[in-house]
Amino acid sequence: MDQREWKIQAGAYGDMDKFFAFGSGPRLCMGKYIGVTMIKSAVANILFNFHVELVKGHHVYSNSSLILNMKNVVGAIARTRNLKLARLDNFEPQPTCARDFMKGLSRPKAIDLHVNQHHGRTKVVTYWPILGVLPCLAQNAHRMHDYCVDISNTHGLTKVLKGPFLEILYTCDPRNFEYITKTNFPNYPKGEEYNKAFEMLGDGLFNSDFDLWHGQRKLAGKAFASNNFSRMVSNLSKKVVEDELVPLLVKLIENSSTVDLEETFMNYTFDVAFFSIFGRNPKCLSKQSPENKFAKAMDDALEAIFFRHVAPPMWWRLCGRLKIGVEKKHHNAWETIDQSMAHYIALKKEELLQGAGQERSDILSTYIYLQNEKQEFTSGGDKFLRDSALTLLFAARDTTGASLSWFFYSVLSNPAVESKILDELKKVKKCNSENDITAKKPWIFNSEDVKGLVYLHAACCETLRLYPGLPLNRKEALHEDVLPDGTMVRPKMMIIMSPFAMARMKSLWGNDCMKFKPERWITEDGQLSNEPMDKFHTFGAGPRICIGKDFALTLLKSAAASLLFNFKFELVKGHKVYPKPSLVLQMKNGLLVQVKRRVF
Ligand code: HEM
Repeated sequence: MDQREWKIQAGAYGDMDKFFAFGSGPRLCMGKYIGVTMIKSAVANILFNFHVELVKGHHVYSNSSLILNMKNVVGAIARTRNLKLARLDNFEPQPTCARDFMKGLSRPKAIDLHVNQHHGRTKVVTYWPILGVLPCLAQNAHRMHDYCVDISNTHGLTKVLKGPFLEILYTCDPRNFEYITKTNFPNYPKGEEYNKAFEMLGDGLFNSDFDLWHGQRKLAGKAFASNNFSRMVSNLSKKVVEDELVPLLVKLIENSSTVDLEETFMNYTFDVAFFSIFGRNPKCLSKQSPENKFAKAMDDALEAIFFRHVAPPMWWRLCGRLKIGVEKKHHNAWETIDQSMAHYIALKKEELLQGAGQERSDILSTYIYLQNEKQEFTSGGDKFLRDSALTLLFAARDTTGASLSWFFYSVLSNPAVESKILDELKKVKKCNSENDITAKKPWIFNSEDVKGLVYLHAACCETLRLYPGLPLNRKEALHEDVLPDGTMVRPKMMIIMSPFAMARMKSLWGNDCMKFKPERWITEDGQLSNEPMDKFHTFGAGPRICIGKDFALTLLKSAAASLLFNFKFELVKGHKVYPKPSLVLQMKNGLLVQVKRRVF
């Protein structure tokens, strides 16, 4: 703004001679142009993007201060919280946001204003004296994943959160995700704190970094790449569905009872994962065994590990030393898991000595073979075997079980999707008449049956997009760096990326991002589309991309097809489904459904 323009502007207030807001004479405020420009830009951007209403009953008067602050506000964030912000209907936000401008950011950012649908309330980051962001994190720990969405909606796609001895860089900017997981991968290991929180997994693939990770990844690649292994996964998923899952539901129909599908699916994925790793079926599913101490210990351990991610390290270490709270659970869980692992490893070695299981299709046998061959990174005796096997069990069971539960929740809430899946399944089994369908029940779908099913595959991908099994991806910065969105990264900074929040970004997935819409994965000529894959972050990306994603999809599709075809599920009315505060996106109260035999 030049002098002339300034005079014209000032004229709006009346005669300049009577206007002393900036002082006058030789000490006239030097920043008046800047001040007015900042005010104008902020006002213009806010008024254009938001509808702002004063909160009724909130009294605004001046503070007794040298600066004319308002009495009932504390800092900038609280000031915005005293206003009611609402989106104008059918109005797309402009790319330049007032907040960014005021921060002096040169790069405009599009802020996604999708309002959280789970709880309908928006909380933002607030800072407390000394404690910084900690109280805010503690207050929102029970709704961590929704909170990530709120942060993105309120503060932009990237935000640095500070507390005592704590600096977290939270981001759901896809450019940053790509950069951290691929472009500058060596600068972003999981980090020391992560490794300590997951100490139970020892030096296993999930929890290792640098050369050790590289070696472990190669070994796991060998175990997963063998034909024997993929054949075994296909056979096992079919066997467990046919012999345990379907008969269990048939029994439930007879008793016309309500079932928690999430618990059932956790048992299903435990059985298949355990079977593929140790070569024996624990049959948790058919027993619906409340006595599955191993699985219970895994649940307790995961709860404690979540606590370790949200509590300050000093605090959880102290609890660990005193063996109190969830740390006590962790301690007890570890004893159970360690003893069970030792037992199963000893059994497997004995079996191999006696010549059984020579074809080495299960993962533990492959690892024992690689160890006997003295391959690199296999030293450490039984500890190496324990860390490797336990890592896979942890990585496979809960993520896949939870995803299967969200699949059923999404499909049952969208009857049109359910009938399209059924139409596709009918074609596989060549069912033309109703007699065909009712005569031969139960129908079992194996991995070959479901391989070419485009719509079922799309529905699985859509579930995994909206409900990523691992909703947070954590890394730690090694060296100073600058992310593609201009954010400075300091060494040792904790980086949290949220695929859960990314799935809820209109700028990435369109205005209907919250809609469960398998069609977004299908091209106009009915083929699977590659395009959404580029922005799909559920399995991670780059060199550390999930090694079990095909395994997971086989498990999901075999169970989903056989169950949907044979049974009709109804969500129990009034049963609220929402995520549990956990590292894995499980459901807080399970998934209660009523099961009937399907009649077409
Ligand atoms: C729907 C189910 C699953 C989801 C959503 C999922 C997701 C993920 C994600 C996000 C990562 C981390 C990537 C990163 O650090 O950047 C990961 C890593 C991993 N996943 Fe999965 N996963 C699933 C199923 C499985 C299964 C069935 C297995 C094993 C059989 C498995 C084994 C692993 C392993 C070993 C890693 C560590 C890879 C590494 O650090 O190099 N996952 N998974």
